[in-house]
Amino acid sequence: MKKEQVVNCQFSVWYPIFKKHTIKSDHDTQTHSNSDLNGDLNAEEDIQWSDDETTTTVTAPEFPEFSSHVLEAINALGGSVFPKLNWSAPRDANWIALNSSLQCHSLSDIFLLFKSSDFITHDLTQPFLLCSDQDSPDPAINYELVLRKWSELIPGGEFRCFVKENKLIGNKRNGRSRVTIIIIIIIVVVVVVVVVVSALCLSNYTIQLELHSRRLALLPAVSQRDYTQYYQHILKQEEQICQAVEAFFSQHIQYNFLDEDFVFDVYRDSQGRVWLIDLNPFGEVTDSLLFSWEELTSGDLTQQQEGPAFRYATSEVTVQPSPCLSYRIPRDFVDLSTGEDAYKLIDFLKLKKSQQEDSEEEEEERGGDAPPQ
Ligand SMILES: Nc1ncnc2c1ncn2[C@@H]1O[C@H](COP(=O)(O)OP(=O)(O)OP(=O)(O)O)[C@@H](O)[C@H]1O
Ligand SMILES: [Mg+2]
Repeated sequence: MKKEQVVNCQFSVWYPIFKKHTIKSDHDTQTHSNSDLNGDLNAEEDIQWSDDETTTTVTAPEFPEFSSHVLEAINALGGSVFPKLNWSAPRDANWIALNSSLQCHSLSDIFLLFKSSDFITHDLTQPFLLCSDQDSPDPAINYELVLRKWSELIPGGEFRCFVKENKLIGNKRNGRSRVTIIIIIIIVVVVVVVVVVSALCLSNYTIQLELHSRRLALLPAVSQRDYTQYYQHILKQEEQICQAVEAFFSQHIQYNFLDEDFVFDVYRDSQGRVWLIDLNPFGEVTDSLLFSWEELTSGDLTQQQEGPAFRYATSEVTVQPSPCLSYRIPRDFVDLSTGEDAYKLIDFLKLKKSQQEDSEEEEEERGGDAPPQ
């Protein structure tokens, strides 16, 4: 994944291209660039140090123009919105909101979510994390507040689709799309001509045909988005879902985006209509859900002739806790429980040991002072 691919997945880049097929939104790019934000954070002149060394008076910054612009946008979008930054929504912070949801009615609702979200911090501080071209300079980013009309989306209707070289990865159903049919016809015509021309070319043709058929035998990589739950309707409507998603892809998305490798999220509503929800970079910063990035990039899926490349939970047994739950407790607890940070674990054990030694000492002292029985 290159930095440019990340840049192309910003909301303000893809939204104008796919406006007709996604939820109505407003995005304000008049906000600060990364360097402005850092400048603001370092602006010590805003802090008025009082004589008393222990108290500091900080004047809260005000943005009257920005606030009224946001309020206007919220009203224009029907009074309640779903907020995002250039790439991420504060999904990890919904528990802090009064309504435990990302549904916002005012600027302070948005500020609360943004300030509490690690995902938003990621957008601000590490947008190019895991990019392969780390040596190249970071492209300039204009931060934007995105407000999307609030829509009651049923999580079971959401799917994530992985596109490599402008194909749904390993999309065997792609063989049915118009473009692929044309390609097949062209290949067949070329092959016939080659066969007729010479035996030498015939051997080349065999090699060519093998390559083509491999590419056409790709299987689709589409995953249920809310993979922690089992939805019976997905099992029942597997075929319709696949057809609807693939038709949407070939009619509206394929070849229309700036990159040929990307991940897009869709929502299939109760009438069977498919809507675009988001575009994400094709790389590890994007959650691969029921696939692994190794599978998605290794070509294993493309070689496979059988097997479900449309993946979804098939029974209650696979139900898991929501991955966002871990953001509700302090980071240290999570690191300790998963054992991911060995140093934290060592510090924790040392702390425990010293606490134990302290209490043993106290007990000894108390024992010494105790009146003889
Ligand atoms: N306009 C909306 N109204 C209500 N809920 C929404 C709206 N847009 C998205 N959602 C919900 O929020 C979830 C996250 O939205 P979105 O994909 O835009 O966030 P994201 O930060 O890009 O997520 P990811 O990190 O997985 O790419 C969606 O799966 C959907 O359930
Ligand atoms: Mg996204």
